[in-house]
Amino acid sequence: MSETVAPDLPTTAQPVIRPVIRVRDLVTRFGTQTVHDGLDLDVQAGEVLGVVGGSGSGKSVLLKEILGLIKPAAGRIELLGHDTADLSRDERAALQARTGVLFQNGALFSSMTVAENIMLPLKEHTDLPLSLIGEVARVKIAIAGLPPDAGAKQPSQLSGGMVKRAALARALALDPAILFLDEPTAGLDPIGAGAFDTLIRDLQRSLGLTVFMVTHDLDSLVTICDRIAVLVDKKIRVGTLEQHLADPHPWIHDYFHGPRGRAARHATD
Ligand SMILES: Nc1ncnc2c1ncn2[C@@H]1O[C@H](COP(=O)(O)OP(=O)(O)OP(=O)(O)O)[C@@H](O)[C@H]1O
Repeated sequence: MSETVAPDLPTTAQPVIRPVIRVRDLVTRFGTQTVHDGLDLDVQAGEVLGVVGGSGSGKSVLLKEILGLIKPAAGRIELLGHDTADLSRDERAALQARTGVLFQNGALFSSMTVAENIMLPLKEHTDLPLSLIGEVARVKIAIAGLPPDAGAKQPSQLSGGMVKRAALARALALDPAILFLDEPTAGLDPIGAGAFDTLIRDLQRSLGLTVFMVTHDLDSLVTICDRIAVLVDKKIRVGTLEQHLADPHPWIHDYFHGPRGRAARHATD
């Protein structure tokens, strides 16, 4: 029996794929200073988005607003389909558990061991028995590329690169859907930064993460980002590296065509 396709039959509606982060008409003000003015952004599930812009252009503030840590003056931010302005305490906590954050300085608790730092979000957000929480921490330490004995150490006993990995392990503790990184390779030497980039890319692929990464590191942008969001003129322009290379906006042109931009592109040729 041959199968026929009936083009006149009503077709099942295509599922609408909503972005995991959706920002509309965002306005951010501190006193008389306007940082964002009518900013729009969509981040799709499973992509690595690099966020760049001049110093003070509002990259970190945008990240904090998406996480609900700073309230914008106007506009709408949806995170994983939820309007972040409109959440109960429980909904906010549930959403928090689906996002992992790696702040610039690592932000580990210095009085706790690495393992205790990683166990903290698991204790706060799950009812897992302590033995299992310890086991999860051990797994996260391993996937962040740290040796098993790192778990028993205090953050002060680790190198800068290891602190970043420990903070990454903590950010991944609850198996988040979205990983937010604020300048993850800042302060690392080029080899350490390259290794960290590779780790992020590998984890993103194997865990199916969406990654929102604020960075100044052109190598990271070129090697691991699917798209790049540039904060200019209080708004965002999103595109691929090729699209930004063709953008005549002066800041974007200077950034991607400057010596560091050229070096980063050639390094990956
Ligand atoms: N809590 C705050 N109160 C007042 N002003 C703030 C606050 N947080 C940030 N700002 C201001 O908002 C602007 C954007 O800050 P933000 O930290 O987002 O910049 P950035 O793009 O991340 O810069 P950099 O690349 O230098 O880290 C800056 O002018 C900063 O001084």
